[in-house]
Amino acid sequence: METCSFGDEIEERESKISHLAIDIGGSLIKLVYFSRDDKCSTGDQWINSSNEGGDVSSSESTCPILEGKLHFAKFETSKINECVEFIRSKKLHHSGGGAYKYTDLFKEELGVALDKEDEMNCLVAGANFLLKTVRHEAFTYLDNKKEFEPIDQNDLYPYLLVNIGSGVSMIKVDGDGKFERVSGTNVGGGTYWGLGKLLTKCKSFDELLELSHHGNNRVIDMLVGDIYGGLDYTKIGLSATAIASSFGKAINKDLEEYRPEDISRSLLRLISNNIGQISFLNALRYGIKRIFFGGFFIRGHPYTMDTIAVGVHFWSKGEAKAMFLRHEGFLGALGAFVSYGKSRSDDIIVHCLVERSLVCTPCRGAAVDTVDGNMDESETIECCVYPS
Ligand SMILES: Nc1ncnc2c1ncn2[C@@H]1O[C@H](COP(=O)(O)OP(=O)(O)O)[C@@H](O)[C@H]1O
Ligand SMILES: CC(C)(COP(=O)(O)O)[C@@H](O)C(=O)NCCC(=O)O
Repeated sequence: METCSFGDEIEERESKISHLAIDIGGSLIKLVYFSRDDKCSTGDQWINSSNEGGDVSSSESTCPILEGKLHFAKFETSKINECVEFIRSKKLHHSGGGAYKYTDLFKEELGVALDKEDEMNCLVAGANFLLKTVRHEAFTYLDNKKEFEPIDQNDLYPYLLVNIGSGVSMIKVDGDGKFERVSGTNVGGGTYWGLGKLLTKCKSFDELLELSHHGNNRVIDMLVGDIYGGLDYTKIGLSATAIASSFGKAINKDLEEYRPEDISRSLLRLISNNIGQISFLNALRYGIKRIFFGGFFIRGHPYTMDTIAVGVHFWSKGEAKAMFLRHEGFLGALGAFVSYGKSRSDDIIVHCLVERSLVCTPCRGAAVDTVDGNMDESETIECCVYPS
C-alpha cells in the first residue's frame, strides 16, 4: 500500500475541493477528499483553538475553520486508470511532491506529484481519528447484531489494530503516533479473493462474497462431529459443529462436484477464523482486551464479522473483544489525510480534522443514529478542518 496526499484548493461547480488523500493498495485504491461548503468558503469563520475542546490544534493563535464534507471512493488497483479519470473529472488533482510507484502515471496523466506518507503511520492515524472523532464508528457484532459502542477517550489505549487488506498487519497502538507492528499474516483478503476466484471462477469480489451468503461450509469442512460419530469432544471443549479441518472433506470429490457457494463460504470461514485466532494470540501476548478490525476484506459482511467475533470470544474465553469499524477500508487514506503536513511546516495544510457535530451545530452526516448497513460510499462525514 502506498499512502499519499496532496493539498490546495480546486474550484468545483458546487463546492471547493481542497485536500485529497489516496491509498494505493495491492487490491484497491482508496480516495478520501474534502470539499468545503460554499457558505464557509469565505474563510471568515474563526475560532480560538485554545478555547475549543478536543485535540484541535497545538497552536495558541486563532485560525479559520473550513466546514465541509469528507468523501470516500474506491477503485480496483488493476483499474487505476478509472481512478485517474475520476480524479480528473472531479478536478481533485493539484500540487505536491515525492516519487513512488505510481508517480509517473499521476505525473503524466494529471500533472501532479505524490507526497508519500508512511503506511503504518497512516493506518494508525486513520484508526485513531475515527475512534476519537466519529460517533457511531466502532461496533461489536454478536448474535447477528451490530451494536455501536461509544469510545471512552481515556480508555482507548492500548488496542490491537488488525488491518485485513490483501495481507494482514497487526499493530499494537499505544497512543497518537505510538505503535508497534507486532505481527501479520500473508493469509488475508488477497488470499480469499485469489483462491476464491480460482476455485469458483467468479468474476468479481462482490460475486464471490454474494456466493458465500448461500453456501454451507459443512459440505466441505470436516467437523469435529464428522470425526467423533456426531458427538462433541466435551473433554477438550469442542462441540460437534466446530470445524476440525477446513476443506477437510474436499479430498472426497472433484472440484466440479462442489458448489461454488459452499467453496466460497468455507474459504471465507477459513480465512476469517485464522485471522481471528492470530489476532487473539497477539492480544494475549500484550494483555490487550480490545481488537479493532479494519481493511476492505471485511466489507461489513455479517458472516465474516461473526466468524471473527465468535473466534475471538471463544479463544479468549470472553476476555477479549472484537470490534469493527464503519469506515473499515479507509484507515490508510484517512490517515494520510489527517497526517498530511504534520511533517511539513511551510504549507497550507490540514492541521486537524474534527467531525463537525462535535464542534459546530447543526450536525448531520455520517454520525446518524440509524446506521445499520454497510457504509455507503456516497455517504460523507461532515467535518471541520483547521488549517495551520
Ligand atoms: N471490489 C473489490 N475488489 C477486490 N477486492 C475487494 C473488493 N472489495 C473488497 N475486497 C477485499 O479487500 C481486500 C483489499 O483490502 P484493502 O484494505 O483495500 O487492502 P489493500 O490496501 O491491500 O488493497 C481484497 O484482497 C479483497 O479481499
Ligand atoms: C505488506 C502489507 C503491509 C501491505 O499492506 P496491504 O496492501 O495488504 O494492506 C500487508 O500485506 C502485510 O502486512 N502482509 C503480511 C506480511 C506478513 O507479516 O507476513
